[in-house]
Amino acid sequence: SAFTVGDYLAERLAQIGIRHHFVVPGDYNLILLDKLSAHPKLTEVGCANELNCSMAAEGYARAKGVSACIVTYSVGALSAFNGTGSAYAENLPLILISGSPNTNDAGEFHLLHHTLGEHDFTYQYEMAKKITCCAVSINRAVEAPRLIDRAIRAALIARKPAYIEIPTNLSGAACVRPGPPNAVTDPVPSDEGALAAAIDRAAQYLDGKKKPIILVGPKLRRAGAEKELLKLAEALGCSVAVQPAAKGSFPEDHPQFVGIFWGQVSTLAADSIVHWADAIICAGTVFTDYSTVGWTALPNIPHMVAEMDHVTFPGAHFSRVRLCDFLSKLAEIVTRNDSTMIEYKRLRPDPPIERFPNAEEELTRKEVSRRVQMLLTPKTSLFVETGDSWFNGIQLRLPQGAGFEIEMQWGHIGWSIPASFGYALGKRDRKIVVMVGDGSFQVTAQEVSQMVRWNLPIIILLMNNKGYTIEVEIHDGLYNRIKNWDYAKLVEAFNSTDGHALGLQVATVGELAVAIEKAQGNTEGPTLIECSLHQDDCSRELITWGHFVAAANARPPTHS
Ligand SMILES: C/C(NCc1cnc(C)nc1N)=C(/S)[C@H](O)COP(=O)(O)OP(=O)(O)O
Ligand SMILES: [Mg+2]
Repeated sequence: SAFTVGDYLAERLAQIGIRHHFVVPGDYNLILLDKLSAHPKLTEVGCANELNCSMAAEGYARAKGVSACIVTYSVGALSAFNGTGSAYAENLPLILISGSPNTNDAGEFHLLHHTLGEHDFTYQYEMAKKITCCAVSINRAVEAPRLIDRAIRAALIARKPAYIEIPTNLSGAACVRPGPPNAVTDPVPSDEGALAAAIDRAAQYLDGKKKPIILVGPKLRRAGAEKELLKLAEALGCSVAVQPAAKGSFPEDHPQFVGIFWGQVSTLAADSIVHWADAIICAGTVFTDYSTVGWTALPNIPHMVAEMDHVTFPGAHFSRVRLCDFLSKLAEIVTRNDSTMIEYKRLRPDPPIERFPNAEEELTRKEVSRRVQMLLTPKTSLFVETGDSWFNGIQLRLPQGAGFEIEMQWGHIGWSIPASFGYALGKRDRKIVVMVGDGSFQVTAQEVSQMVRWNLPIIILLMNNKGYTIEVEIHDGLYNRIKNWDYAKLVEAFNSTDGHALGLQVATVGELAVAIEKAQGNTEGPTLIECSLHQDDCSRELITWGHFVAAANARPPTHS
C-alpha cells in the first residue's frame, strides 16, 4: 500500500528507539493510529484518559529516553498538555502528537465538534508552542517530512517535548519515505575551541582551592553524562553530594557519596560538607525554591556550573560545550584532592540503630520506609510521588544499580501511577515499587487498570494518612481533607473477570510484612498495599521543609 504521512511518522518514531506509543483514540486521530499500529516495531498502549496518557509517556521517556503520546484534538490535547508540561520541566523528549480538523474546514467556515465552537482552529497549536521546544502544524502532506523531522530533532537535542499536529485527512495522504535516523538523532557536537577554553577556565577556578566538592543535579542524567561524572569524581577523589531531584544519578554505595544536599533536610550531613568546601563543581544542578528549602540552602561561595550544553564560571560563560565532553576532559587534567573526603570521614553521622518493632504494633510511616528499604535491590526502580513520599524516599539508601524516579520540578500529584506504568513498559526487566499518598492516588488511579491489562507486577505502597499532608504542613485548611476510599477493593475492581491485581489493607507491622510477602509472590499483576497511617505521621523533614517553603511563598509583594 502507498507510503503515507502516518507511515512517515511511524518510521521516524521507531527509528529513534520508541517501541510503545501511548494513545487515547478520537475521530481526529484514528487513521493516524492505524498507521502507527501497522508499524512492525510499534506497540499501541491505550490509556484511560489523556492526562494519564501523557504521564505514561513521561514515564516511558525516563526508561527509553524518548516517548510518543497521541491524542485527539482539543478535548484530548488540553489534558495531555499537563504531562507535556511535566516532560518540559523534567527535561524529557516526549513527542506530543494531536489529530486536528480536516484541512478544508477552516476555509469553509465550518464549526466543528470538540472545538470551542469558533472558526479558529489554531489555538491548540499556539498553546503547544508555550510548553514545548518546537511545535509544528502540518497543513499539506508535502510539508510532513520536513516538519516531523524538525520537531523530533528539536526534542532530542533539547531533551524537551515537541508538538506535531496532523489533520485527520492528512495521516493517510501519500508521503515520501524518511532518510537515515542520524539526521534527527545526532547531537550537536561541542565546539572544540569553547571546550578547550572552558577546561582552561575550570583549571583556573580549581587552582589554589583546598577543598573542592562536586554537586550533582537532575540534568546530569538527562544529558546522559553519569559515566563521565563518575570518572571526574574518581579522578578528583572529592566528596560528591547529590540534589534531591537527582537522587540515583550517582551510585549511593560509592565511597565518595556524601548524601543528598537539601539544606536542613539533607541526608548523611551532606549540607555540612558542601558548606565546608571552598570550590563547588555543579553538574546539571537546578536551584529552585523546593530544592533550596525556600532559598535557605544555596551554595554560599562562587561556584561553577556545567549545564547540558554550556558551562558558566564566576566571570565566564562557554556555550556549545556538552556536559559529557566537559566532564570527561576535566577528569583528564584535574589533580587529585580528597580533602573533602578526609573531612567528611570525620563528620559523617554514624548509621542509625535499626529498630525492629513487633508484629502487633500499629503501622507507622517509619516502618513502611524500613520495609521499602528492604525491597530495594540492584534491579529495583523506586518511584516516589509528590507528598511525604518524597521525603520518605529521599532518606532511603539505594543499592548499586537501583533506580530512583521523582518528579520534583513539575510535582503533579498522581504522576507516579501512569509514569511507573509507562516506565515499566520501557524497562520490562526492572522491579518497580511506588510510594504514593492517598491524595495523589485519587488523581490518576485508573491507570492501575493498565498495569492489570499488561500484567505488570508493580508494587504500590499507598500511604494513607487521610489527606493532603504536605499541604497541611505548609498551610492547613479544610481543603486538605479528602474522602477516604477502600483502595484495596478499588484496585481489585479493576480485575473484572480477567485480572490479577491484588489489593491489601494493612494497619500493623505484622500485616505489612505479610502483605509484602504476598506482593512479591504476585508476578501476574500489580499489588496495592494500603498502609493506614495516622494523619500527623509525617517525616520531620517534611515539617522543616514545609515551614521554610511556606515562608518563601508568603514573602510580601515588593511593590504595594
Ligand atoms: C494537593 C497537593 N499539592 C498541590 C497539587 C494540586 N494539584 C496537582 C495536580 N498537583 C499538586 N502538587 C499535595 S502535595 C498533597 O499533599 C498530596 O497528598 P498525598 O498524595 O496524600 O500525599 P501526602 O499526604 O504525603 O502529602
Ligand atoms: Mg496523604
